[in-house]
Amino acid sequence: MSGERTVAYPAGDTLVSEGVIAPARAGRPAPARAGAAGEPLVVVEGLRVQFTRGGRKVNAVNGLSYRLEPGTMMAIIGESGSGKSVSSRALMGLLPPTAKISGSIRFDGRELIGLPEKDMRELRGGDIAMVFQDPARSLNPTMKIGAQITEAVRLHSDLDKRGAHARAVELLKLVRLPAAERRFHEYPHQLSGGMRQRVMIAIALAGEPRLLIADEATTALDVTTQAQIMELLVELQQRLGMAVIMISHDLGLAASYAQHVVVMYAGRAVEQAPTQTLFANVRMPYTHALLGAIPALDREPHSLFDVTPGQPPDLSALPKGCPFRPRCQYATDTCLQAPPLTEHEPEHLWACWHPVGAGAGHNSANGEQR
Ligand SMILES: Nc1ncnc2c1ncn2[C@@H]1O[C@H](COP(=O)(O)OP(=O)(O)OP(=O)(O)O)[C@@H](O)[C@H]1O
Repeated sequence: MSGERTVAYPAGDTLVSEGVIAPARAGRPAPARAGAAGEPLVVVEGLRVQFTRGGRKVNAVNGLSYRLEPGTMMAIIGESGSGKSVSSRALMGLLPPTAKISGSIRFDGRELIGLPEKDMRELRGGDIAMVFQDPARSLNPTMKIGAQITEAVRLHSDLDKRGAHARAVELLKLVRLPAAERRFHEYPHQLSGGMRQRVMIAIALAGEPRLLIADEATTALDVTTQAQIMELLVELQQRLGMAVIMISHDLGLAASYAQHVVVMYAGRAVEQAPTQTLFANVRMPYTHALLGAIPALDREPHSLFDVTPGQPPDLSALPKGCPFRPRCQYATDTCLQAPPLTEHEPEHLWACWHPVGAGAGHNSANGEQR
């Protein structure tokens, strides 16, 4: 990874108690660790990823574009198979060599598509880190967790064994692992799912990333632990000035924690906006359907299919025009042309010819204002 390290990461609670840094909840976030002058930290433009499966081309990502400002949390939301993970793996350079990638992914002004694997490896786990859904599978079951974190620290720093050990304990405190010193000497199976996810986050922080991608990082956890891990991510984002991409199928989770939301459908961004703007003025019928699928407390969770019949399109035979057209109750012939993702209102982009409630001139298929 690059030798430039502008931010010394705070050590767990020590620096907080010494008053060197403020705890996140005190509302004094660390300054965002800025990207290249004049550009967001991440700029994805027209990203396409195609796989070949059983002789058929699978268009997993179809012209995805978004921007991520430094130090902010963005949620990428969508149903299973909408291309959330594949697009993020493209950012990490983690796609199999058989994947065909085109478009552009700039990180801190640097183009990542086509970057030699050696440079990508330096970025991965360093400036860009990722936490996955299943920490049990990501951790080495035969190695104590302390040794695993120490190894990650040594990989990304010049610290000697003792220094790396001390840093690893600090990281465990930073992610608020209870009894960090004792847990240091335990194996993954001795920890709960939430604790294991904290360990994975500590490992991800070892390289002092400017971007952390959390891919369904809380999906396997119970609701209480899920909230605790999300709060930890927000706290770390604020304390460390780190940007976070949170990948989830859960729009409610995005609404609670992210500052910005990108809604994906069939490999494209179909709506994106700051969270409050999006939830106050949902425009894309698909996002509306997703909102309807958020489980209410007083009833059983139900799926998107309860509110929007049909299935997501076959990625090897995408429908003509808008990919949501076959499931959209407002579709007209106009939708046979793919609507471009456009900034129709300040910071609010959507890709739809018939947006919900967007005022005069934006009427539904049957002519009624929605
Ligand atoms: N290595 C691969 N080879 C072929 N197809 C793949 C490969 N990886 C992913 N895909 C396909 O790409 C599409 C998008 O997958 P992706 O994992 O990005 O979806 P997702 O939105 O993250 O869904 P989920 O929440 O289920 O992970 C899926 O149809 C998937 O089967």
